[in-house]
Amino acid sequence: MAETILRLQNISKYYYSDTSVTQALRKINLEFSMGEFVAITGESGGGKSTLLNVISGMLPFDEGEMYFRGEPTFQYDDQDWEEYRRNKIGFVFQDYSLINHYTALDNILAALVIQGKDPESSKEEAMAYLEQVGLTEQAAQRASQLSSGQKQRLSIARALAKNTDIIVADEPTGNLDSETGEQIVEILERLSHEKLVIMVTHNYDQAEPYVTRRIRLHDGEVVTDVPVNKRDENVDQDHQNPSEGEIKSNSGEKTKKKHLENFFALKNIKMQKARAGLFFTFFLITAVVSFLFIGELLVYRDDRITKEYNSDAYLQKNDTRLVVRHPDNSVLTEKDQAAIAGVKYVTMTDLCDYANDINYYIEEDKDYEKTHGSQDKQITNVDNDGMTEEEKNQGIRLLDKTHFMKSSTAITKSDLASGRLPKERNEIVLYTTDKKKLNSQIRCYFSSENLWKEGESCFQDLKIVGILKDNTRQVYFHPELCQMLTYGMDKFVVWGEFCWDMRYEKYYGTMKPVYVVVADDLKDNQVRVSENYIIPSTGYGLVPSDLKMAFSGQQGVLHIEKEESGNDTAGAQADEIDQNMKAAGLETDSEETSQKANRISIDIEYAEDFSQQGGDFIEVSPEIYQKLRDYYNIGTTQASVYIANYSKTDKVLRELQDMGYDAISTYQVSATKYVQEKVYKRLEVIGISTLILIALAILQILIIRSILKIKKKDYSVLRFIGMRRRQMGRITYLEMGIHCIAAVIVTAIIMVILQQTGVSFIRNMMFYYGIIGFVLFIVYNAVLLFLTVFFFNRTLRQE
Ligand SMILES: Nc1ncnc2c1ncn2[C@@H]1O[C@H](COP(=O)(O)OP(=O)(O)OP(=O)(O)O)[C@@H](O)[C@H]1O
Repeated sequence: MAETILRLQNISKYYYSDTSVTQALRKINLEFSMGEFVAITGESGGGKSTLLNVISGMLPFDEGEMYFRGEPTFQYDDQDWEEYRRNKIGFVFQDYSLINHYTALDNILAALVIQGKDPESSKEEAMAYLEQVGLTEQAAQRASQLSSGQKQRLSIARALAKNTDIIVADEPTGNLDSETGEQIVEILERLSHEKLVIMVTHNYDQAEPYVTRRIRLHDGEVVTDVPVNKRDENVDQDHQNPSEGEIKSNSGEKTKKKHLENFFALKNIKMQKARAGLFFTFFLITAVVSFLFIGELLVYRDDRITKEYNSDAYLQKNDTRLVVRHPDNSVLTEKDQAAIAGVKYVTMTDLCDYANDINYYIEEDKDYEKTHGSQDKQITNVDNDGMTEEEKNQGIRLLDKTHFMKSSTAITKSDLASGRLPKERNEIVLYTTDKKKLNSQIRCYFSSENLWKEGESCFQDLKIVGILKDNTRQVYFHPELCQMLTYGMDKFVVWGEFCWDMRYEKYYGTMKPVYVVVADDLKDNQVRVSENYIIPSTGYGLVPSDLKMAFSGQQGVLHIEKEESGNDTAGAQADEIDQNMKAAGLETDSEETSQKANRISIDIEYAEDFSQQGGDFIEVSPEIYQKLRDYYNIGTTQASVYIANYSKTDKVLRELQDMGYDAISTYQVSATKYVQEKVYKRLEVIGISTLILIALAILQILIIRSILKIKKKDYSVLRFIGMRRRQMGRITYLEMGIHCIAAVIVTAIIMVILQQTGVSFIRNMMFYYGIIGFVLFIVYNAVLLFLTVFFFNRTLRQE
C-alpha cells in the first residue's frame, strides 16, 4: 500500500463578500497517496478549483485540518506555505502560465534555478525534462512561439523540474483539441506512477482510461470518490520526496541566491530587449535631467551671482583671475611663475598684473574709430604752428571694450605659429591670417578706467614680431610696455611742476598721477605734454587761461616720487585707487606707516610740439625713461593668475597661500554688494531646479512603476513555480539597478565628452561637480531606483 501523502479532514472553505458568504467546500474528507492519478470532476461552481487551490496551498481553508505526510498544517505561517508551494507542489494550468519571452529551456531552467541550482550546470537536467514531454527540438524556441499542446507539455515539464511529489493540474486540457488533450493526459498518467497527480477536468471521458480515481464534487461536497483503473502499484519509494532534503540544504546559500537573481535579471534584460530599452531610456532621461539640474544647483550654490561687480579696483570682470604676490612685495621671478603655473587648475600666469586691467584697441573700425573734429573740449587758443588740422582735431572713439592687456610672460614660444616672442618694449605678438603683417607696424590704443581718468587713452606704435597659433583676439605685449603703462600704479607717481601759480610765481604739480610713456623721437631731457591737458584747480586761483601755451619750449623739473611716499601727496584719483587696493587687500602701506616723499628730480625740457596722448600721459625721451627705470630698479611684483573655473577659486587660493604667496580673487574682492534682483533670481533658479528634481522623482516612480506592472504576470508565474516574494523583489532591484547604473554611467560619459568637446555651459557646470556633485548625482538616482522598486514591490505584496 502506497504512503498517504495528503489527508484532508473536515475541510471547509468560505468566500466572504460585502453582501454574502459562499461556502465553496463543505467538510471535505479525503486522503491521497503516491502513485495515484486523481480526476476531480463536477458541475461548474461545485468547488473543484477551490479544492485544488486548498490542496496546493494557494488558498487558506477556514475549518478542518490538512495533513501533509502525517504532519498537521495548522501551525504553518506564510513562509511555511510559500515553502510548501515551492517544494511540494508542481502546477499545471489551463492557461499554461509560462514566461512567454523565455525559451522552452529557460522556462525549465527557471524552475531549477528557483530550487537553488546553478543555471549553467543544470542545462542537461532541463533538457532531460523536455525530452520526457517530447520537446527536445523546441528547447531554443520562445514559449510564445509554441503550439497550445507544446505549451501545456512545457508546463508539465516545468512541474516535473520542480521535482515535487504532488502535481496539481487545473483543467490542463481545457484549451486543447481532443487529440492533444489526450497526449497531455497520457503524460500525466505516466508521471503519476511515481507521484501523486490531481487533475481538475470537465472532460472526464477523455481522462477516464488513464485516471486511477474519480472524485466528484457537488455544491462543495464530495458526492463520489471511486477507484477507476486498478494499477499494479509499485511506487518508486526512493524517489519519494527527494526534493525536500535537497531544497532545504540549498536554501540560505548566498551563492545560489546570487545565481537566481542574476539568472532572472539578466534573462529579462536579454530576452525582452524592447522592454529593457524602455526601462533604460527612462532611467537615462532621469539621469541626464538630474545631472543638469543638480549641476544648476551646484552652480547657484555660490552666491556670487547675486552680487554687483565694482570695477574700481579691477576693471576686468573676469571671475577666473587671481592676483598673486609675495607678502613682502618682492619681485616675482621665473621660478615663482613656474611654481604658480604648476598649481592645479591654474591655466595662465601673467607676471604683469596691473596691465590686465588696461583695454587695448588694435584694429581701426573694429576696436576703435578715429574721429575728426568731434572732441568735446576743443582748445582754440593754442599755438597751432607745425600741426595739421587733422592732428589738432584727431580723437579716438572706442568701440569694443572687451580686450585686456596680457604680457608675453603668459605665453611661450610654443604658442606661436611663426616669428618670436617680443624682446623689446615696442614689440607684440598677435593672431592674424595675413602673413604679411609679420614685422609690420601697428598703432595700439590703451585705456583703463580704473587706472587712468575715464575716457583717457594713449597709444604706442608697435611692431608685430610673432603670430599666434590660436585664433584669438588676444594680443601679447612685452612686459616692459605693460609695466610702463602701469608704473604710476605699481612704482611711482610723476607730476610735472608745469602749472604756473601767479600768486606764488611758482609751478605746481597736478596732484595726481601722470603716466610716463616713451616717445622714441624725443632726445636727452625732452618731455612732451598733451595740448588738451586739463589743469586741475590748485586752489590758488589765478590760473591763466592760456597756461598750456606757456609750457611750450620752457624748462621744467620733473618730480618723481617713490611708491612708499604715502597718500598725502597723491591726488584724488590716486587716493581712490589706493583705497581700492586696500579693499582688495593688497596695500601694505597704511597711513600710519607712510613715509615722507622720496623724490628725485630730473631736469626736463618741453618739446616744441604737443603730445597726442591723453592728458594723463606725459611722453618722455628714452633717456629719461631709462633714468627712471634705473632709479626704481623695476621688477614685477604682482602677477595675474588665471584658473580654469571660478568654482576652483578657493582651492587655488588655499594652495597658493600654503606655498607662501598672498593671493586674492579679483572677482571676490570686486563683487561684494548684494543686488536684490539677483538674489531673487538665484532663489528662483534654486527653487525651480529643486522642484524639477522632485517632480522628476515622482514622475520616474510613477512611470517606471506602471511599466513594471507589465511584469506582474511573469511574477505570478514565477510564484507558482516556487519563487519567494523576497526573491522577486531582489530580482527587480537587480534588473532595475543594472538599467540605472548603465544610465548613470552613460550620462557621466556623455557629460565628460560634451565637456571635452567644448559645450561651454556643460564645461562650466562640470567644474562645479567635483566629487560632491557626482556623489549627489549617484545618490539621487540610487534613491529614486530604490523608491521605484520599493513601491512596486509593495504593490506586488499587497496583491
Ligand atoms: N474568489 C471568490 N469569491 C467569491 N466566491 C467564489 C470565489 N471563487 C469561487 N467562488 C465561489 O465558490 C464556489 C466554488 O467555486 P469554484 O471555482 O471552486 O468552482 P469550480 O467547480 O471550480 O467551478 P468551474 O468548473 O466553473 O471552474 C462557486 O459558487 C463560486 O461562485
